[in-house]
Amino acid sequence: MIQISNITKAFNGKEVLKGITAEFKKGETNLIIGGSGTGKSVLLKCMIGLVTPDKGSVLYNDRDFYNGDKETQQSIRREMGVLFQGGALFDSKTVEENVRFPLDMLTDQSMQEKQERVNFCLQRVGLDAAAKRMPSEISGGMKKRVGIARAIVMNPKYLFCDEPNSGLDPLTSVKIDELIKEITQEYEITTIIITHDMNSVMEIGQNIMFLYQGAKLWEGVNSNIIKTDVPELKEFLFSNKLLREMEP
Ligand SMILES: Nc1ncnc2c1ncn2[C@@H]1O[C@H](COP(=O)(O)OP(=O)(O)OP(=O)(O)O)[C@@H](O)[C@H]1O
Repeated sequence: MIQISNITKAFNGKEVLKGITAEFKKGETNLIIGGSGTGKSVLLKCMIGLVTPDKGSVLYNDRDFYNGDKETQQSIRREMGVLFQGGALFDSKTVEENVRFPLDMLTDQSMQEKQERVNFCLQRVGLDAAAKRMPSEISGGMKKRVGIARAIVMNPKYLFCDEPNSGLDPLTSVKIDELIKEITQEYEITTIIITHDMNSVMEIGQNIMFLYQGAKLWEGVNSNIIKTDVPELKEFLFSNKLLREMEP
């Protein structure tokens, strides 16, 4: 479980996160949703240590990420997997070399151990046949799968996904969502997903946080979201035509 408390961040005197408190549960797909520029990415960066919050705390299974010792922070970092927007693959490396990269950088495993783990992860995302291909030779959906395989190769306890569906067609998006949800449940990972995608909200929104201008205005499960009374959330949801037709 990850608990964040009173996370506050300003850039050049402008507050972009206004004291966010929330809990993200183990084995669940936790979604952060909201319009453009509402602070979703900054919040995610505060959680993984790419941006330091001005105030507040981030606890990983009760271990304080910012106010603990260096070793604690280091070991929490090793338990994180990150799926970056667009996959962020190395173009000059094959699919399997991309997936092996964290093992090469962060472990002293033998080549055989690394290869076994890479094969397992590629198989898990349905890409074992593409191991020797270059990123330029595979589709956008396959690149996301490679990104997922790389994000789980170190067996993470915490998985962060920044817009995993961006640039994908609706059918491929659903498959990627399902894969992330399956992996989350199978390996009991605490997964945080930033998304704009209303399909994802309805399909895999087990615990959803809605951000608006740097503040948390709503949280709950997908089955309750369309019953919301929060005007800003209603506006966000029902700008989607399909959901507008479902509006109670
Ligand atoms: N390094 C930075 N320096 C200054 N301002 C920043 C920085 N990073 C983000 N911001 C500002 O913080 C606000 C929130 O940005 P953020 O990227 O978190 O939005 P978002 O909700 O993820 O939007 P989108 O959905 O468009 O990616 C924006 O006004 C943005 O310009």
